Amino acid sequence: MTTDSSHQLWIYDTTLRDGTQREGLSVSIEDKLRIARELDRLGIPFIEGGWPGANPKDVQFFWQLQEEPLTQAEIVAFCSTRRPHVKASEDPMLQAILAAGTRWVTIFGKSWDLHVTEGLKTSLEENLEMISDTIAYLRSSGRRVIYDAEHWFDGYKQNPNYALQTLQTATDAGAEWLVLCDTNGGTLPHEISQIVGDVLKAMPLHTQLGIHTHNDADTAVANALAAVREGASMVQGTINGYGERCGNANLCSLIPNLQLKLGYNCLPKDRITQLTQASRLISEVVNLAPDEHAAFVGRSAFAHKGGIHVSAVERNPLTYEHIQPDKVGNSRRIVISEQAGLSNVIAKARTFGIELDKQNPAAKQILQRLKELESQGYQFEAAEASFDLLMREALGKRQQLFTIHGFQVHCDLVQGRVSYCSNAQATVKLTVNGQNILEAAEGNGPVAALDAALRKALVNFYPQIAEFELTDYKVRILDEYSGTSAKTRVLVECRNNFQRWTTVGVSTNILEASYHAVVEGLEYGLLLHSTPVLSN
Ligand SMILES: CC(=O)SCCNC(=O)CCNC(=O)[C@H](O)C(C)(C)COP(=O)(O)OP(=O)(O)OC[C@H]1O[C@@H](n2cnc3c(N)ncnc32)[C@H](O)[C@@H]1OP(=O)(O)O
Ligand SMILES: CC(=O)C(=O)O
Repeated sequence: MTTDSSHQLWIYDTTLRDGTQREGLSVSIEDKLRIARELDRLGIPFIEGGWPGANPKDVQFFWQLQEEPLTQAEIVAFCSTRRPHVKASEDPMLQAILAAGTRWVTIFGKSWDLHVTEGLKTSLEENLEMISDTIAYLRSSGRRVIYDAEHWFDGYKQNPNYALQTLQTATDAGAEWLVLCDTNGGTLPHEISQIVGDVLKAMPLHTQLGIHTHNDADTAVANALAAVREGASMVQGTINGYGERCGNANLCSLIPNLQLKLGYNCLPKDRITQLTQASRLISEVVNLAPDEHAAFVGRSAFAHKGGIHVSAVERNPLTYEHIQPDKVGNSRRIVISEQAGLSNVIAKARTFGIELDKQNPAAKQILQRLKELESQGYQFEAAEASFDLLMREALGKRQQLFTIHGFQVHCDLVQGRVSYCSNAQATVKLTVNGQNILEAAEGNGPVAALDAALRKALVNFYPQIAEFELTDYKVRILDEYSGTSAKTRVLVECRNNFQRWTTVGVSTNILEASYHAVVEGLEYGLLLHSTPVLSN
């Protein structure tokens, strides 16, 4: 691995170590391996895999990677310096890090005198010995060492001479990178710039600095950028900014800022376009909902809602987009809502395969209907299938697949041994292909019973309905001060083997709102079968 190009930056991912220190995030060995392989595929050069010796999972993770190594990334094992007054060769943690079998190791040590005397309860001299012995021992065992200077910025502010001594000690012992950590995450960008500049002046020429920032002041990305601008050449962070407390610097923001805006080489050119996919896959693996509004990779990062914005973006995307979304593998979306203008309607219609222009009276009619319904409580931005049906209706293209004449729902609350359990029956009356049908079904609640009765009535005519599944049901009270007569909005998400779609219903009667959303959900699924259309 060469490190001589002036525009080369080394991205160091710590999702599998610092990322897993986030409250609520827990991963299995299989999850860790999957994430490591995804980061490797993305072209990340250094992947910190964990702290072998701290827990059996991390020990096993490194063993498994020895069996099936990554393709291009260096997998790095992490550990602290030796404990005070113990020989490095006799510290079990250092034995564990050697057993991990990686070429590179990262050792964190104390830079802040307060941490030495209060945290480690040892002397400033012994801390220097701990740093020196640990790194020298690992070097003599054939490892290349990255030194993470924990609490660097706070330490430097309190006692710059001692903090610099710790760095010099690490360099003298053989560390190849000195990573300045803003462990408490409270430093601001101008302080980072100044202190990184000071360090570069104080340390020998060719010292390689890295930066590791936390987001407690919401400046982790800005801080890392400031350090790079001063001369740091390694950037540590995590995918989606996962990490202890408020998180670490988010690599999904840092990488595009560094590569697309500042011109550094971080990832191979063809890989940065896979950033959005990597972000979403990793959020799926760690079982945390993706942040839809995340910069660069969020679903809304290039979503345009205001009519003025959409009108301009349609003419030239530069008007409201800071980069082209496909550069990071994301895509532009047009959102439909009461804030829309004709441009939103026309752009959205195009995604459904419908060509309209501003002169078409149907476009104006659709916009007017949209605004009317939104003022009654409908919300189409999350229910694009209902909006597609609304457009088809206005254009006289909504096929009448069935006609519902009415429905009845009956609920029983049966007292069991410890609690009540509910059982519901629904009856529906409808006409399909000229035939009148009366059908009934049961469910564990009124909406499930209604959905079952409708499917039972329709399945002989439309067998594909058996593949549809109701996957989500969301209820929102719109005017909570009206108590039990409040208006309710129901969103229903359905899916088949290929697609998901969402529909909406609004009423003061929750059953009626659910009925409208469920019926449109079934209708839209049938339309998807007959016409290939796009939906949310
Ligand atoms: C800034 C960072 O994010 S650093 C990484 C933090 N990550 C973690 O802590 C997750 C993994 N940690 C663990 O599994 C455990 O804390 C272990 C296995 C490391 C240690 O567990 P224990 O031996 O039970 O110690 P405990 O967690 O209570 O305390 C930490 C010990 O490490 C010592 N320590 C802290 N930093 C260092 C350091 N840089 N070098 C050497 N020792 C250190 C503390 O002084 C304390 O020592 P003590 O046991 O003599 O009081
Ligand atoms: C090493 C590390 O994770 C920190 O100082 O924040």
